[in-house]
Amino acid sequence: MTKKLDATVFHNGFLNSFDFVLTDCDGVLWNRNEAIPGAKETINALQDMGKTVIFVTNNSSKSRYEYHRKCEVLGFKSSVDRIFPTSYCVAVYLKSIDFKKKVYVLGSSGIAGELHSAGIPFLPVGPDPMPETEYWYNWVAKELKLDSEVGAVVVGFDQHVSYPKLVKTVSYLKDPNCVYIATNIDEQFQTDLKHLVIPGTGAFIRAVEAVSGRTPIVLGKPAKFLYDCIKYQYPDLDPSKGIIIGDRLSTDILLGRSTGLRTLLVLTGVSDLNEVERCSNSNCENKQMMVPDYYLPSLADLGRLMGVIQ
Ligand SMILES: O=C(O)[C@H](O)[C@H](O)COP(=O)(O)O
Ligand SMILES: [Mg+2]
Repeated sequence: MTKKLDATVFHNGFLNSFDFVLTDCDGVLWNRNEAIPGAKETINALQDMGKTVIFVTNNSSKSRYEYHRKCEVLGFKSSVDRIFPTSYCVAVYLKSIDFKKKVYVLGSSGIAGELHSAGIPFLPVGPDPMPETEYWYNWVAKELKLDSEVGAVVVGFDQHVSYPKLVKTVSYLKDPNCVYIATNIDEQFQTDLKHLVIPGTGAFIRAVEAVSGRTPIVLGKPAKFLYDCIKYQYPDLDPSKGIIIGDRLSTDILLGRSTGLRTLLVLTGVSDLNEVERCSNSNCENKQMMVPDYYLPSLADLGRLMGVIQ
């Protein structure tokens, strides 16, 4: 059963019960480029008291270095080796399978940056629009060339998704030996634009699957690969002394529960207490695994309990 992390729980040894924190980013630390009030004071205070704080995000739009810069700009103490975006996981995965060919990316520059850092060749990333004047068949038949050296397709969030890109993605995946990786399967982005629904990477994965019949190797939360990347770099981490702080039951909390971490849900992002109640009342085991140990309205409330925010 979820408990509010109140003063009684907090003063009953909460801070001493963990040595490290996996903190989610979108919806916990910031929303787009605005820090969530109180988040940086809390995260920095946890680090000042000796907790290992590791930043995890399903968002593949930036490389580790770019996220480190974002942390600096927004005032979060961090270091590159403590930041695990799914863009970085792509490079780690391809290295782990001794991948030697070229990558086609339906995704953004964050993935390209990490592939470049890892020395893995990839086709240019960026807009690839269908010319307005051409009938699609004529253009595809004449202009669309596949690169025979491509041996892997990576799908992440891509704000320039286009018909040519989808044709290339599913055409490369015709080869059953072509490795198919997804950074994450989050169907939509959470934004303050409540009148709009913003498709996320999961929308592209479903479209690709409908055509190619291929299901990807998913690296982001709730899949364990992102956690395995952290454990590989920090082998001494004991999950019984760790906590994950997240805003999404289906990714952050599910990963925490499946890896033995304690789980704290904050209500500044995707999930709310109604969703927690639905999961608590569900007979589905997977839904039960999305029920957090604790919840707070925001990370600032943890900072207030710690006495670092008034
Ligand atoms: O599709 C995405 O990029 C994700 O939905 C989104 O950005 C979540 O990021 P996280 O909450 O894991 O930081
Ligand atoms: Mg989030």
